[in-house]
Order: sequence, then structure tokens, then C-alpha cells
Amino acid sequence: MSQPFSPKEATLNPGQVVAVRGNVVDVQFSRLPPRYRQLRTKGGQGDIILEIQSHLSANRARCIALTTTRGLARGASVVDTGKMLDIPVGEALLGRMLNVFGDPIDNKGTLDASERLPIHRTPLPLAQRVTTRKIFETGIKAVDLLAPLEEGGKAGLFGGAGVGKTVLITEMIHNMVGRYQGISLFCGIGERSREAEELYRDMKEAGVLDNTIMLFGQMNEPPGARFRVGHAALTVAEYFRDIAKRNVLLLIDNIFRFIQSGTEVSGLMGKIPSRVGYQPTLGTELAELEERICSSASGSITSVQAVYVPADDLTDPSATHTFAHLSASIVLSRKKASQGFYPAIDPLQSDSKMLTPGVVGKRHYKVAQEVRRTLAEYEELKDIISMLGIEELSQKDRQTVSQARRLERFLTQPFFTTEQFTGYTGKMVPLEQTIAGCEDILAGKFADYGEKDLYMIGPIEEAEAKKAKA
Ligand SMILES: Nc1ncnc2c1ncn2[C@@H]1O[C@H](COP(=O)(O)OP(=O)(O)OP(=O)(O)O)[C@@H](O)[C@H]1O
Repeated sequence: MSQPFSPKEATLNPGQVVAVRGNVVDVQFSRLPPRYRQLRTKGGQGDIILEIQSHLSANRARCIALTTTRGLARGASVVDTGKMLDIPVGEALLGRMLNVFGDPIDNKGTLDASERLPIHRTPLPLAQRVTTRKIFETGIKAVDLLAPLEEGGKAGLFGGAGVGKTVLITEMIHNMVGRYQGISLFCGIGERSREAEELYRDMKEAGVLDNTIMLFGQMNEPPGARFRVGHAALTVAEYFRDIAKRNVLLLIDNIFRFIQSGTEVSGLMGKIPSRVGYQPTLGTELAELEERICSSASGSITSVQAVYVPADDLTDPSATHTFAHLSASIVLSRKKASQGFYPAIDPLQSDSKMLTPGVVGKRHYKVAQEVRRTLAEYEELKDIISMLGIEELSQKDRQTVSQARRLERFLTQPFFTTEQFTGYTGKMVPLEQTIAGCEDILAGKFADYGEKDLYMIGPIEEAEAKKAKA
């Protein structure tokens, strides 16, 4: 079991359950343990693990349960374990799938790791942080061109329900993990349980399991477990960065579920909700997690986080708070998805701090700006086209429309992870070829090609083959 503790400790500072409200439990002590202390008690279904969230009085603590509280009654005796929730770390974790306590959930036997680290840790001091000016290529045209990821930085994939966040993050795993020299760490927060199993199988098939660690607190688990699994994952990432001195690729699906579990916890704790019903501590909770994702001289943590956007509203507090922490934001649009333009990346809303001439180079910067400008002009012309028809546009505007429609199609891409249901073979495109393709379209080289010749292709050369075939 996850947390060995000595019987001596158990008798040291006994407590007693005084109230149970779903996943929130109040415990009375004669000597009050500090915040984040891990407590244990027993319910109808075995061991119950609690974490102290706040102090109600000089001898009463309010705790959140990380396991189900079914069968827990008032008066039950509580054990103060004398430590925070901790998680095993070390090489033994590679290739394993764990829960928030670090217990294996992959039926591959017990974990052979002796070292454990507490899940609550302070972020690296600013003086020890390093920033790079290198971009992390994903092989996905629209991402590399319009929102390049920063090596050692944080990137977010924003999108409403079913616009392709999970597909895009899985494709990124597919493209990046195989080439990546460091450790890949996947943290599943509050998403469907089957996704964990699918991911495990995909990783195994791709032969990258040995370099990967997976941590899950999925939607069937109590809010406390979903709330803390991100911290547990970061502890593992920090171990590999600081002690093993390796680079870490941290993938999180979905950071909104972390915020949501915080809302549930806050509600159960009796706190008054803030804007749009979120917890008043949203900003702090998110910052505590995000601030720990950083790089030092010994290793980097590059993170890609999926962010569910409730009701497609990018002004939702959960989305706006998350935006503030990221160096690259990839926004997925429902309109694009409904038109079949996958990945449904919105070229006008997606952006990256890397996209400056000093970092990506003048050529990349210029092409990206030009692509954006063309697509923005096309957006503006759409109203005129729908009212008056394309014939009423000037020659120049017609050319813009033609280029924009070709760019839109060229920025779609067949994915490896969707091969079985789209029928298109997956393609990875080096950034250089993406830039060259866009340059050619902007120079009008593909004006006499059919629009569909550019749809769902890899590099631009494939358009010729498609045209010849037609
Ligand atoms: N690149 C793509 N190519 C083809 N189809 C796609 C692509 N991306 C997404 N889809 C389609 O959209 C569906 C939903 O995608 P996905 O599960 O990734 O969405 P999501 O944003 O993660 O949704 P949720 O918020 O419900 O988890 C997929 O099952 C697939 O049919």
C-alpha cells in the first residue's frame, strides 16, 4: 500500500472524525497538525486518506478525502501520519502507470522504488531558472508555423468539447516522444478512464513506453485525487530534472479538470464562490501548480497542457487564468472542426511568445505574419462574399481569397493517431517544408491547383502528386 507508517506514529497524535460532508471531513485533535498533513482513517471500504486543507479552530482541522469516504462515520479514530502525501520517484517509475499515491494501476506488480518525495514543494527560485530561445518542433504544420512551442516552456491547447484537444495532444506525443531524448510524463486529470487505457496501448505499440511515466486521477476518482494528481506528477518531473538531471516532457490532459476539482473542493469546504462560480482561490491554486513547471540548468520541463474551454468561451476565468502562464497558446475552433479542417487550429487566436524574428528567424516570422494577414483579410471579406458574391470583389481581394483558401487547406494535416478512422496516412512535416509551402502559396504558385489538392497533405510537394492523380 502507498503510505507505510509506524504504529508508534499512529498513537502519537490521535484524532477523531467530528463531521463528514461528502469528501470533506472535519477532524478533532488535541494537538493540531499543520496544513497538508496526511491523515488516515478507516471506512466501510478500507483505508481512507485525508489531507488537511484548513484549520477551523485551535483543535479542529478541515480535510479533503483523496479516497472514497463511503462508510466513514463520526467518531472514527484518525491517525496523523506525521508527513505530507508523498509519491515514489526514481528510474523504477519508467514504463509504469500510477495513481495519485504512486500505486501502480497497470497490473504489472509492485513498484520497486525506495525514495519518496512530498507532493507539495516550493517552485524553483527565480535565480535558478533558465529560459531558452529554442523552439520545440512538433511536426504539425499549423503549430510549428503559427504557435511554435518553447523548449522548456509551457504550451496550452485550448478548445471546447470535442474539437480535438485529446487527438492533438496524442499526436504530439506520437511525434515528440519517439524523438525525445528525455523522459515523457503524462498526467491525466479528470478525463475519461478509457483514455488512460488507450494511451497506454498506443505508447506500447509505438515502443516508447520505457521512457514514459503515466499518472492518472480520472473522472471516476474523488475530487481530492484529481486535485492532487497534478502536484504528484510535478514532483516526479522535478525529481528527473533536479536529481536525475534529465529533460522532461510533461503532458497534461486536462488542466481545466484540475481547476474544476478545486471548485468542487472549495464548494464542499463551504467557501463562497467567486466569479462564474469558481473558487475564490482559483488564481493561487493554478499558479502554485504552473509556477513549478520551469527549467533549471540541470534539466528542463517542457509542458503541453490541454485546456477545456467551457461553452467555447475564451473569457471564462479558467481559460484566462491559464493563458497568463503559457508561452504558447494553441486555440482550437469549433467552426474549423465543423468544416473538417483538422487540426482545427484557429490561426488568428493562436500565438506564441517565440514568434519573434529574434527567436524563429526573419523568414519564419515574415511568413507567419503574412499567413495571418491573408487569413484575417479573408475573414473580413466573407461577409461581402456572402451578400454580394465573389464576383463583386476587386482583383486583389479575389487573389487574397484564393490564397487564404489554399493556406487554410494546406494547414490541415493527416494525423497518425486518426489513421484508422480518416483513412489518410499520418504525416509529420519539418518546419522548413511548412514555411516553404506557405511561401509558395503566398507567391501564387498554386493558384491553378484545385483547393482539394492541398487538403490533408503533408509537405507541399504532395499537392502536385494529388493534382496529377485527379
Ligand atoms: N485531427 C483530426 N483528424 C480527424 N478527426 C479529428 C481530429 N481531431 C479531432 N477529430 C474528431 O473530433 C473528435 C473529438 O476529438 P477529441 O476527443 O480530441 O476532442 P476533445 O476536445 O478532447 O473533446 P473532450 O473535451 O470531449 O475531451 C474525434 O473523435 C474525431 O472524430
